[in-house]
Amino acid sequence: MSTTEQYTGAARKGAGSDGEVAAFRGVSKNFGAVKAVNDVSFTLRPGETVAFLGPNGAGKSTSIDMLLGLKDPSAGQVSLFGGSPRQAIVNGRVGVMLQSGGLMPEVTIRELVTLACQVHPRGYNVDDVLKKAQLTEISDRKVDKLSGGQEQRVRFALATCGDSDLIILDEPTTGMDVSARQAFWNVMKAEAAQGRTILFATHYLEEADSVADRVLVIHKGRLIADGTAAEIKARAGLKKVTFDFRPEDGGDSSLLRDLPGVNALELTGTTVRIRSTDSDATVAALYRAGFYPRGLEVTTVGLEQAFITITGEQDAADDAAEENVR
Ligand SMILES: Nc1ncnc2c1ncn2[C@@H]1O[C@H](COP(=O)(O)OP(=O)(O)OP(=O)(O)O)[C@@H](O)[C@H]1O
Repeated sequence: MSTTEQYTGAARKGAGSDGEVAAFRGVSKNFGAVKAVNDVSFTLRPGETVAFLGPNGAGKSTSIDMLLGLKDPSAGQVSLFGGSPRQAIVNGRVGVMLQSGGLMPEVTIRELVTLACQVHPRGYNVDDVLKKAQLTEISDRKVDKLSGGQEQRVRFALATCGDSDLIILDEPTTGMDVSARQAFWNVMKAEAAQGRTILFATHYLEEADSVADRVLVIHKGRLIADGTAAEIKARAGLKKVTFDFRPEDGGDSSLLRDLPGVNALELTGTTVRIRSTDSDATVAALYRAGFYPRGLEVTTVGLEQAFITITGEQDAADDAAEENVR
């Protein structure tokens, strides 16, 4: 068996200690009075694609830095493959794409990627890596003369230059155009299909919804949700009730806002869109109030709305707790 074969597919799945790729156990990180990460625990398992979501300043980059051994936790333990993050990185088990920071200036893309492939203990062929990141045609350009999206593709190439078991991506598609973004996720899906674990931080919730099989939500340093996108949407407890309203069918539109469960209402032309915390009660009350809702649809809200709801709920709970202390 070649070195590459040893680490691909099913063989990779047994890779970590106890099948554990990464673990945060009661991890906190303080910067003076700022609790950037506050008592966070989670485990990443082999083959998972995990989205790491949170508003600006939530603690995503700080958590990723600790996962990579770039920052030490103030409390708790971080482990990769049952050992220290630094050891996992030295062993080439982690591919990384960070938001910013040093792309070596004065070298060409090809020279930089070649170096990365040589340094990685299980580095790939340079031309394959360049092709995968759509960099072949511009590989002779200097890395300090690139557009933002091109720079991101170079970082992507560096993260996938060898056969790593875990790929960590901090806001990987920021600045990429639609086709680069699509190509990026196609490659990532192929990487995941080979049993690799992928953790990515993003503000693009539709990407998280379509790519991730698990979503972690961090807010003000605390992990406030951990589940599939469907579970997180269900947890937000909101449904979208949409129908066509025609006054001649019956019902008085001024009554809509007062129906049970209605959290938000939008009436555009003849289309009514309701966000409801109890769609069954809303729909039953619609009929009772004499409406004849044509083309009635009840659907789950998107991940974006669910994210806004659960982070908003957390803010409200924090405000209430603060009020009680006063
Ligand atoms: N070196 C530092 N010194 C002081 N405070 C810091 C430092 N690094 C981060 N912070 C603070 O810690 C908190 C978490 O920051 P972090 O960069 O981890 O958030 P993030 O979720 O990655 O945000 P974004 O989505 O904006 O990139 C913020 O309040 C930030 O200001």
